[in-house]
Amino acid sequence: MKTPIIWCIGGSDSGGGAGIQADLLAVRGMGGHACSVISAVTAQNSLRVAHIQAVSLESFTAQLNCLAQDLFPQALKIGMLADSLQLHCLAEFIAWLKRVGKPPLVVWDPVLRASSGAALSEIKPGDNDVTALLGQVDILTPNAQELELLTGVSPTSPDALAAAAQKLLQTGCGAVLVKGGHLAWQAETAEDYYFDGQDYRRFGSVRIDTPHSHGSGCTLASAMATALALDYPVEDAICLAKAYVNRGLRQASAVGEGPGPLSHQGWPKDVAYFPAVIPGNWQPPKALQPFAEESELGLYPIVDSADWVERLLPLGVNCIQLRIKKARKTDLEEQIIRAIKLGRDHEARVYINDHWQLAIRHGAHGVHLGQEDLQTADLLAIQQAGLRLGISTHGYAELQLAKSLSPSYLALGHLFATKTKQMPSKPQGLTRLRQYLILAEGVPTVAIGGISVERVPEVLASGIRGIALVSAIRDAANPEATTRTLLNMLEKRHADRA
Ligand SMILES: Cc1ncc(COP(=O)(O)OP(=O)(O)O)c(N)n1
Ligand SMILES: Cc1nc(C(=O)O)sc1CCOP(=O)(O)O
Ligand SMILES: [Mg+2]
Repeated sequence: MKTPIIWCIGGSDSGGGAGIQADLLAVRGMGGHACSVISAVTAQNSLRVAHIQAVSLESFTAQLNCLAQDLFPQALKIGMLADSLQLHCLAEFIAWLKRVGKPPLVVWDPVLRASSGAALSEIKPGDNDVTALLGQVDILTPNAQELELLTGVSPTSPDALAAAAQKLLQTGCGAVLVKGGHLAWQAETAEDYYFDGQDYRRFGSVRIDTPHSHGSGCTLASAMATALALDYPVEDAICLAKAYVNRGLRQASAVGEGPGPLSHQGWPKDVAYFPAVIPGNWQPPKALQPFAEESELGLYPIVDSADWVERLLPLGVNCIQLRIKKARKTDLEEQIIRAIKLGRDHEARVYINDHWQLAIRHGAHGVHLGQEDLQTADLLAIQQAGLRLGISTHGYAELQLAKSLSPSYLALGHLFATKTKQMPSKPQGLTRLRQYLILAEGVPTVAIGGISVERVPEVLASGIRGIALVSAIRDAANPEATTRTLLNMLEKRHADRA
C-alpha cells in the first residue's frame, strides 16, 4: 500500500509536545506521511502558554489550497482552530475536497483548552460554523470538558455521555469518541466511549499514572486518522491509537520543568497496551469461566453435511466444523447427531457452527460462534456444559473482545478474498495476520478465508497453527487427494517445528 497522506490542521506548539508537532510524530510513527496546515502559532513551554497568534485567513487557505494541488489527503486530522473564520473556511474546504476527489476521512479533536487550562480558541460552541464543521467530520474526539462545551450536557454519567453524543450525531458528525480520562466515575481504568448512532462500545485501559501526558489528545486523534487512512475500520483504528498512546504514556518523561510530552515509539505491537473492548449494551455473564482448553487445530475443514464429515474423518482429519446454513429442523438435528457420533467413532473433534443448543444437547466437542452470535448465545450454558468455544474475529477490536471471553480458540479472518461467504469486512492479508497473532497470546488460532492449497505454505509461515478451509476441499477435483495433501503439509510443518 502506498504511504497514505494525512493533513494535520492545527496549532503549532513551540514546546514540541502537542499540537502540530505531536501530530507529525504520531502520523510518522504510524506509517503515514504528514502534511501540516498551521492555524495558529502558540508560544508555549512545559509550564505555560505565553502567546497565541492566529494565522491570517489568507495563509490558512493558501496552505490548504497548495496541498490540495499536489498532496491530496486520505485523512485529515483537525486540532485547534483559532476562530470562526477558520472553522467556516475549513468546513467549506472539506466539502469541496469531498466533491473533487476520494473523500478523505476526517478526525476532529476539538481542542478548546490546553492541558494547562489556558483557553486556546475563541470558538463559541453551538455557533453555525461549529455545526457546519461537525457535519463534515467522521469522528470527533472530545474529552469530557470539550463535550460539555460543545453540547451543554454535563457528563455526569454514561447516559449523559450518550445524550450528548446524540446531539453531536444530529449535526451530521459520523461518530463520537468521548475520552474518559477525566470522568469523575472512572478510577482504575480509563475508558473511552464510542457512539455512532448504532454501535456503542467502550475501550478501556489501565490508567497510566503520569504527569507527562502533554499531547496525548492530539496524538490519539492523529494516530487514529493514520490508521483510518491505512484502511483500518474505525474500531480497529481506535484500538491502535489507544495502544500507541498507552505506550507513549508509559515511556514518557519530563523534558522541561513542567509536565513532559508523551513519547512516540512507532507502530504499536505489544499486547499490554491494547485496550479492552467492551460492548456498551451487552455484558458477558459475570460467572463466566474460561472455556475448555483446545490444542492446536491443524487442518480444520468446514463442511455443510454429515456426509462430508463421513468422507473426511477416515482420511485422518481430526478437527472439523459442521456449518449448516439451510436445513429443515429435523434434518438439522439428525445431521448434527450423526456428525457428533462420527467424531466419537474417529476420535476427532467436531465443532458445530451457530446451533449451540443442539451442540450442547448432543454433546459436541465444541461450538463456533461469530461476533454477532455472542450477544444472543447462552455462553454460560456452553461453558458449563464443558464444550469448547471458537470465536470469529476480523481485526483488533473483535480480537480484543473475543479474548476477554477466554475462548478455546480464535479464528482470524478473512485472510484473502472469498466467494464462500459475503463478508462485511475487508480481507486482512498476511501482514495483519502476523500482528493479530501477537495479540492472540497463547490462545490457539486458526486462519480462514480464501485459503487455497497453493497459499497454505505462506499462511503457515506466519506462525499460525490452524487452517480452516471450505472451498479448497469442497470444490477440489479430488477432495480426498486434496485433503491428504493438506494433511501432509500441516504434518510436515509440525515435524519441522519439533
Ligand atoms: C473457523 C471459523 N472461522 C470463522 C467462521 C465464521 O463464523 P461466523 O462468523 O459465525 O459466520 P458463519 O460461519 O456462521 O457464516 C467459521 N464458521 N469458522
Ligand atoms: C465461513 C467463513 N467465515 C469467514 C470469516 O472470516 O469469518 S471466511 C469464511 C469462508 C471461508 O471459505 P473459503 O475457505 O471457501 O474461502
Ligand atoms: Mg455463525
